[in-house]
Amino acid sequence: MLSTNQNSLEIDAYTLSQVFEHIESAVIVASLDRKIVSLNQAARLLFGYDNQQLKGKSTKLLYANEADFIELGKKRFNSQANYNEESYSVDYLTASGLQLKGQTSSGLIKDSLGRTSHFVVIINDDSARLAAEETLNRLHSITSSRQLTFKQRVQAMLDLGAKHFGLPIGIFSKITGNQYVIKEAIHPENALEIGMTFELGNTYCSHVFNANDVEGFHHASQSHIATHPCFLNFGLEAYLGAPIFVDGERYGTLNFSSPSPTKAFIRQDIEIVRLFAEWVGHEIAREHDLKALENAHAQLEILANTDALTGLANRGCTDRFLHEQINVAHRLERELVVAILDFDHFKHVNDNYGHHVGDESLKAFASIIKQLARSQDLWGRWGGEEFLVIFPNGSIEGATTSIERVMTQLKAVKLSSEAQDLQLTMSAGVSSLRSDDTEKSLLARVDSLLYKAKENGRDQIQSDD
Ligand SMILES: Nc1nc2c(ncn2[C@@H]2O[C@H](COP(=O)(O)OP(=O)(O)OP(=O)(O)O)[C@@H](O)[C@H]2O)c(=O)[nH]1
Repeated sequence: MLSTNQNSLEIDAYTLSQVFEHIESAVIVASLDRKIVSLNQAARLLFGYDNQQLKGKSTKLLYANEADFIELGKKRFNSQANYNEESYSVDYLTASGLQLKGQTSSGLIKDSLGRTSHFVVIINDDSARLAAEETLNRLHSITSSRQLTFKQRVQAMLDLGAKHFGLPIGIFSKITGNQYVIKEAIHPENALEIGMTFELGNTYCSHVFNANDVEGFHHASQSHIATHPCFLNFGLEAYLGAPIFVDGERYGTLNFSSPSPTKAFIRQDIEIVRLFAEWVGHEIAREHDLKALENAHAQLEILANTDALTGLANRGCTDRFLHEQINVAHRLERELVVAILDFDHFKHVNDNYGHHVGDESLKAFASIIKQLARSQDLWGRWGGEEFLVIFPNGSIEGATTSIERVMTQLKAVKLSSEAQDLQLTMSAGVSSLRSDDTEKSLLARVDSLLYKAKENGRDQIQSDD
């Protein structure tokens, strides 16, 4: 029971402070004229003062903004105040000049006669929660940004973590066997480079890897790891790291460190670094999936455009290219030359030597094309033993030279033993696009030139020049 006797007020204040001493929240007891009577242990820790430094001083000292002190005086710290209100957030100032946000509840202490003797204020430091909230918001905007590449997102995340934990060195590492390789890093003096490799045992990350979980040291030289090679070699006092898993497999670590000791890590720090590492793991898995998908797409595209037997462009692909090039040539008034090449007496090849020799001949032709064709020209399989060639910006003369070269090489091809005596020849029709040509009229002209070459005895090129 509290006495209202002025003489015993000091003793009562002492008793009060004893009551609150071991409460987890910071508790400050003040007199009715808002002078500090006592601070419990948590309040002393939070504000960095001891009881003697503050005893009898105005509570104004603890506010970051004098206006808050005045406002709260009107609203709460007077005899008419309504104390049914919920807790409120106040910016406080510590002995070292740091500001902190405190979730605050306040009330009156009354004596046995119902007379108010003191104010009591209970403060919970909200800074860590608010900082964590802000970091998580920023992490969300980094990870969901479509403008940033994976590399840029990791960099932004390392910056964010370094700021949040107060540890200026941030590393995303890959660990293979006993090798620790830097994949991305931030360092105040840019002392770390991508690709730098360390022995895993010489890094604090070996602890993360052994534990398969987050590990942190806030003051290495004062702890059981004071003789750790990472401290001896690099002088890192503080470290917080989490393992990165990709599709359930251990991949590496995400870690932050500093040559200066830091305050002990709290549960939120552990959870945040774990979340960062989880995100990196997901992103790596996604990158892997995307790469695999891109490769599959590229493979599919090749398959969709390639003739299986010869490996040359197939009919669909050749057709599309022809269509495009006719449009370009008409629009830009450019030259376009088109040819059709056809094996001579191919039925005879098949009938006399077998279908497999026919196939071998088609492949031999394709391999000559792959060696001789210019990259801008397209040689595609148009039908069975018929090939369409498109020479963008070409001339009849140039096209004829190219075709002659192929025909000459084809004649020299030595087929398998049963067809050793066989000499392969082709006939070709070549024409250039005219201003009034459609795809159909151009192809019809080329076809009739090919027919003419066949009629004239084969093994020759007919052009309309
Ligand atoms: N081995 C093989 N033969 C094919 C393939 N595609 C088409 N042919 C054959 O090519 C032959 C074409 O015969 P034709 O159109 O009569 O022409 P040709 O015998 O070459 O006579 P000309 O063109 O007049 O010189 C047919 O026997 C087809 O079966 C193929 O992929 N492989």
